Amino acid sequence: MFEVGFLGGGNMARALAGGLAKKMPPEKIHVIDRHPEKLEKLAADFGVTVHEALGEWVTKLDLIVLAVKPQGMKAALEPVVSLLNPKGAALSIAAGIEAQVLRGWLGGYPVMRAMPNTPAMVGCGTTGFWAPADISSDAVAQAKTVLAAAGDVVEMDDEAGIDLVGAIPGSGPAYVFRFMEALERAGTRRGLSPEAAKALALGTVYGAAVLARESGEPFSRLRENVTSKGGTTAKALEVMNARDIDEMMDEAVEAALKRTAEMKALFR
Ligand SMILES: NC(=O)C1=CN([C@@H]2O[C@H](COP(=O)(O)OP(=O)(O)OC[C@H]3O[C@@H](n4cnc5c(N)ncnc54)[C@H](OP(=O)(O)O)[C@@H]3O)[C@@H](O)[C@H]2O)C=CC1
Ligand SMILES: O=C(O)[C@@H]1CCC=N1
Repeated sequence: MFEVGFLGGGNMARALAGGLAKKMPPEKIHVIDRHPEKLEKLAADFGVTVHEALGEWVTKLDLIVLAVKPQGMKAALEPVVSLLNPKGAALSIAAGIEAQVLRGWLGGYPVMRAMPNTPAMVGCGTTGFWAPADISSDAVAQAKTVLAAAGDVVEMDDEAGIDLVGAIPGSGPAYVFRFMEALERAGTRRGLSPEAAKALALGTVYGAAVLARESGEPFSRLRENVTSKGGTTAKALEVMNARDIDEMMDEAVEAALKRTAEMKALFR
């Protein structure tokens, strides 16, 4: 079994390490972070090995997962370079930093990229994964094991696919939560208690998602199943269509992609 280390022990590392700890011996999962309280919780919850400082343990890692925020990545990698296992590889989950740039910061070390999302925290992640052609098959298999422990993994043909995954399932949970907030507000405005409004909004999205997954039907068919001719749903959908919800989502995804391009240019 391989040894994997997470550089950064924040939200996403916690999600991935927590899922992985159910699939492999947790002591083979290492996490470093500068917040001892996060490390203590990771060790207590999952039994993973935690570190407050870099050291010889890094030299034994087969896979190092780069899980710090993009703006702190370069500084975080500098002290790591001299400790890297020459037989290993890196997997970056950072948005907006290209593999080639990371490879340069890591002194030529092989780098794969992935874009997970926060539902990974409950094992329901949707993650995009891409590996350059010169990565070993062992490294690819290890990276996929790490990612699959937190949900579905979709392999991308090229690195640009990772940007699209970032703008759809990566940021997407925030789009859905924003929709839920709006639905909740529509309830409280009409006199529902906050608890009832929250329960109704949550139940709507949860039930719709489970129905969509289990039925496998096209979303359009599922929408039609709800929409009785001359009924209430049709009137509500008229409002959403008049505001051009397709155009709104398209612009939202485009804005996320534009920001990704700006970030990439910043780090190049
Ligand atoms: N959140 C999301 O939905 C998604 C995030 N991502 C990507 O995942 C990465 C991590 O995101 P997330 O988990 O949300 O971030 P967090 O800020 O929650 O986690 C990063 C952790 O690493 C610590 N850290 C930073 N630099 C160092 C260092 N040099 N040594 C030790 N610890 C360090 C941070 O401390 P401090 O806070 O003090 O900096 C923090 O505790 C990002 O690159 C992001 O782009 C990808 C997909 C989805
Ligand atoms: O907002 C961000 O930049 C990160 C990447 C995808 C989700 N969160």
